[in-house]
Amino acid sequence: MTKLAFIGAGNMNGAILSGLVNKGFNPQNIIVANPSAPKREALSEQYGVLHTSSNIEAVAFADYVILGVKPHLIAQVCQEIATETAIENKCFVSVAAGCTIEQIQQALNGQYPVIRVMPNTPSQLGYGVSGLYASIDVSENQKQQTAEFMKSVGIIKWLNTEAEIDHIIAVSGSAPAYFFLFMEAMQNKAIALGFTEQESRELVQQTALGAAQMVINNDLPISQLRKNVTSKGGTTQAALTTLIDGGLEQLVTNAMDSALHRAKEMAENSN
Ligand SMILES: NC(=O)C1=CN([C@@H]2O[C@H](COP(=O)(O)OP(=O)(O)OC[C@H]3O[C@@H](n4cnc5c(N)ncnc54)[C@H](O)[C@@H]3O)[C@@H](O)[C@H]2O)C=CC1
Ligand SMILES: O=C(O)[C@@H]1CCC=N1
Repeated sequence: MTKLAFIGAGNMNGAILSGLVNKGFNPQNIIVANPSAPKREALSEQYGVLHTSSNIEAVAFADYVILGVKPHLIAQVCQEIATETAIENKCFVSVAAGCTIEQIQQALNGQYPVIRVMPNTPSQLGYGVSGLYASIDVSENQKQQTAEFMKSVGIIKWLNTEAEIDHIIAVSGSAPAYFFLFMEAMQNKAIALGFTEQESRELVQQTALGAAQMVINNDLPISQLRKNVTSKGGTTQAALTTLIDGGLEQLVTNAMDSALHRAKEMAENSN
């Protein structure tokens, strides 16, 4: 049975790990490594996975090593792994933004198989989106297996170039936060209108869920769904005019460009 080592027990690795276990992956074939205990212990208690403070122990256990530490720590972690344990036959899966395959292989000190995956946190619930790009050193079997892991927590898209990983960051990796910010702003206004915090949350979350479900269940363009809510001279038109005149569309484009730019900058700074 394939074994997985999650290096880092943070938000993203935690989301993938929990998504996998929720979908029936045997937790006894998963180990999570984190220097401090609370997060890995919580994952172990909740999902039944093994845990350790030692990256080396975790890597020795597994066929696939999911690198889920902050980007600036990836090189250090890879160097530690490569110098302290045998890593032949292991496949490395990095979820880090702004950290290239070349940089990871350099830190591992060899052309080991590396797959970059850019997931997002809704993976935890099986609603993730992941972009995948594999180095030429990755076998067909390793590609297939990694695709299977990520498919079990959401939809996947194989990318033709590594540069497209940055596009995925802008479109889906960072994007749950865009929607959360929009929902926070709506919740705050609902509170200002007199609803309780909980009422405001329920009103906003149900509306967001309903809107997303309408997009999913319709062949209509999203713009048509918007038009269907917008009565001429009505309340929605008044609200949308305020958003459009305020530059929302350009702002969204600029925000996605900023994510892209930052991903490139992070890769350059990692050299
Ligand atoms: N949070 C997100 O929505 C997404 C994050 N990512 C990527 O995932 C990676 C992790 O991000 P988050 O989970 O948000 O960060 P996080 O801070 O929640 O998790 C990182 C974890 O790594 C642990 N850690 C620190 N040093 C370590 C070491 N030497 N060995 C093992 N573990 C160590 C930390 O204690 C922490 O639990 C980043 O590279 C990020 O670019 C990618 C897509 C989405
Ligand atoms: O904010 C970040 O850098 C990471 C990558 C995508 C989502 N979180």
